[in-house]
Amino acid sequence: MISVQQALEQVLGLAHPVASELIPIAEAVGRVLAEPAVSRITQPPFDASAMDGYAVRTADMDQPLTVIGEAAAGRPWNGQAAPGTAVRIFTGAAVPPGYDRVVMQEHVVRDGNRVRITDRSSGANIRKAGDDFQQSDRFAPARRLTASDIGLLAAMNIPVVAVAKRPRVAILAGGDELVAPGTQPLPGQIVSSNDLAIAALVRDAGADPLVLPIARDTEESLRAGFAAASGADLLVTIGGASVGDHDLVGKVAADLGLQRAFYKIAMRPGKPLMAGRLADMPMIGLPGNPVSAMVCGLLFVEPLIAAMQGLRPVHKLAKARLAVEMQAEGDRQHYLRATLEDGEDLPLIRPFSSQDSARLSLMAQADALLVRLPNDPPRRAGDIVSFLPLRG
Ligand SMILES: Nc1nc2c(c(=O)[nH]1)N[C@H]1C(S)=C(S)[C@@H](COP(=O)(O)OP(=O)(O)OC[C@H]3O[C@@H](n4cnc5c(N)ncnc54)[C@H](O)[C@@H]3O)O[C@H]1N2
Ligand code: MOO
Ligand SMILES: [Mg+2]
Repeated sequence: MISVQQALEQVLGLAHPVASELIPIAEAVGRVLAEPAVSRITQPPFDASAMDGYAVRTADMDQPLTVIGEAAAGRPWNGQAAPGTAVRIFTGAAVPPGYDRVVMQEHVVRDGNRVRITDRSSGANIRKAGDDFQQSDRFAPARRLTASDIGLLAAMNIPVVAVAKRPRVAILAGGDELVAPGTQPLPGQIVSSNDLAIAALVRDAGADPLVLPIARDTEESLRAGFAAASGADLLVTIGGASVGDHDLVGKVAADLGLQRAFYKIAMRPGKPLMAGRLADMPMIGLPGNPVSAMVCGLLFVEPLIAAMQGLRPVHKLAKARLAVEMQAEGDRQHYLRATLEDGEDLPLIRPFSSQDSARLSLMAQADALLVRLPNDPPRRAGDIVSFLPLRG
């Protein structure tokens, strides 16, 4: 069995980049720039006041000053600076040439059109032209665009950006026991949850899910499902990945020409994960246990979607202190569902006492996946461990 890290590298190796498209920045949050954005303007475009107060000359600060004009945001003052004068100014206004400081209004006493400075302690309070960014500056974050990024693109006067297209991800869940949510299950049946959970994960990752009808546990039904996925950028199957007589995903994929990258990894949950390429289309076969499917979705499907959009994703781990003691690990890397609490220096992490890979309610309650390496020795409460956060 290969390691989680080797499996991630192989999965990322399946990615080929999707095409790009032009979209308005109002729709671009969560998308990945396909080419650097180039600022059309300099920001601030002029020396701007950072305070409401008076524009003055530093040389004049010891004497009473005569207020000779007013500058507000969007309403510049076009007069001339002169010794012994000040200009009433507001935050965001252009500082008239000749003045080199803005004194905030709390630091002056005003009497008619005269002001006297009572406190010289604050700085110049001027934002220099170009302090933030310059025309032609390039912006190319190697991640999905955030709300701040959208603000920056707007400030750069870039209304439309080239982004990677949303990958189209076909999702094929299979199982004779499965019925759609909203259906009354008959004896022996259960409601299918994995397909919708993985569709939500896919959408969250910046791709468009195509949820195919649930396949039956027959080769014929699975083949029809695989055929319906053709044209997608990625196929994710769920279930039927193990070794039982009715676990047929691997066989059908092989018959259809899957170039398999791997099957089975040293991971818990998620051992029967498979990945490969069907003609040009990457395929990931997730195990059917609902928690296994989610954990493998987070660890492999999400990064693959990021890679298809041109990113180089990694599993971003954080540190916490164990709230409880733990036994030695087996030979698979273990991702334990856990909650986080405030701690003194680091957060405290508390794994659930049940780690059954069928218990979706615990997966939904978990704040984090506590990561333990294969053959990790016993751990004591207070030991520092790694975790993968589950929520932003
Ligand atoms: N002899 C062995 N048996 C199993 C092994 C093994 O190594 N040797 N591995 C176990 C592990 S680990 C996992 S994980 C599962 C993987 O099973 P499959 O991928 O074959 O999945 P299924 O058998 O189809 O289903 C497993 C379980 O999950 C439920 N399920 C499936 N699909 C859905 C869905 N869309 N929504 C909700 N629940 C779903 C299904 O009803 C089963 O209960 O294999 C172990 N066995
Ligand atoms: O890997 Mo299975 O995913 O342990 O339940
Ligand atoms: Mg099975």
